[in-house]
Amino acid sequence: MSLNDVNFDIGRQRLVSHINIDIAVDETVSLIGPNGAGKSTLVKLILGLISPTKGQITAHQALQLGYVPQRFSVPPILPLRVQDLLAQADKRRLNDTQRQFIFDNLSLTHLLPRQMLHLSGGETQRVLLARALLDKPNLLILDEPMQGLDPDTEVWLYKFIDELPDFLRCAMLVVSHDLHWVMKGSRRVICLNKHICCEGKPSELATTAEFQQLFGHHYEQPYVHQPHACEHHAPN
Ligand SMILES: Nc1ncnc2c1ncn2[C@@H]1O[C@H](COP(=O)(O)OP(=O)(O)OP(=O)(O)O)[C@@H](O)[C@H]1O
Repeated sequence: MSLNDVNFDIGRQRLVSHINIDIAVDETVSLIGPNGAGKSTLVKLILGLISPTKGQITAHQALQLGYVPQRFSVPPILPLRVQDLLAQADKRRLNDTQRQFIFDNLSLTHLLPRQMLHLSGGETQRVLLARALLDKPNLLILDEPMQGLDPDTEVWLYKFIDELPDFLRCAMLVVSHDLHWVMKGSRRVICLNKHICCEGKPSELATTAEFQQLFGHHYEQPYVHQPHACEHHAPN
């Protein structure tokens, strides 16, 4: 999946500008940025829900996207059981043993007859993750996967994602406000503030002026100033 000099405008407002991203097979990339930085806009562009105003997004022909959204709301008048949602996955992509692995590891069996509307936040996250994995994606997009989870469930989910078995291994784009995990648990971080203001390995990123300016007061690292060749594009 490659984004090549992508802009997205609504009217005269530029939501994201000059975005260049390549995500390699098997690579996990974290996307961070302040509120309103354009993270969800970027996810919508990658999912093909909106089209770039300028630039190109190219994907491998066999790209299968999986998406775990930040929010999932079911209208109270629409009955939707967990098993109904999971039945929408393409059954041909995994065999029975592989599907069972997902059901067992995400503790889903007892949830199958339950209404989505009645699930807790943690249960909903597990079901949505299962829904995405059952399609055996080769790019999995997780939008704030830890939102609303208690610390134990968070640790468990990070571990599960980190240790996916070979048959589920895929590239991942993780949108997160959890700086602690991003800087500890990911190998490549992209920092978005309408444009990509810095990116790289966490250890490199933490010393850039842009990262310090946006997140320095939340993330304690010895500060070493490094001039950064980042061109700030004013939205126009
Ligand atoms: N359909 C729209 N029309 C007008 N403005 C929009 C639209 N969608 C998003 N925006 C604006 O674009 C900016 C980027 O929004 P986006 O949701 O992509 O940010 P974000 O980084 O995901 O934010 P957050 O961390 O708060 O979820 C925001 O200022 C938002 O108000």
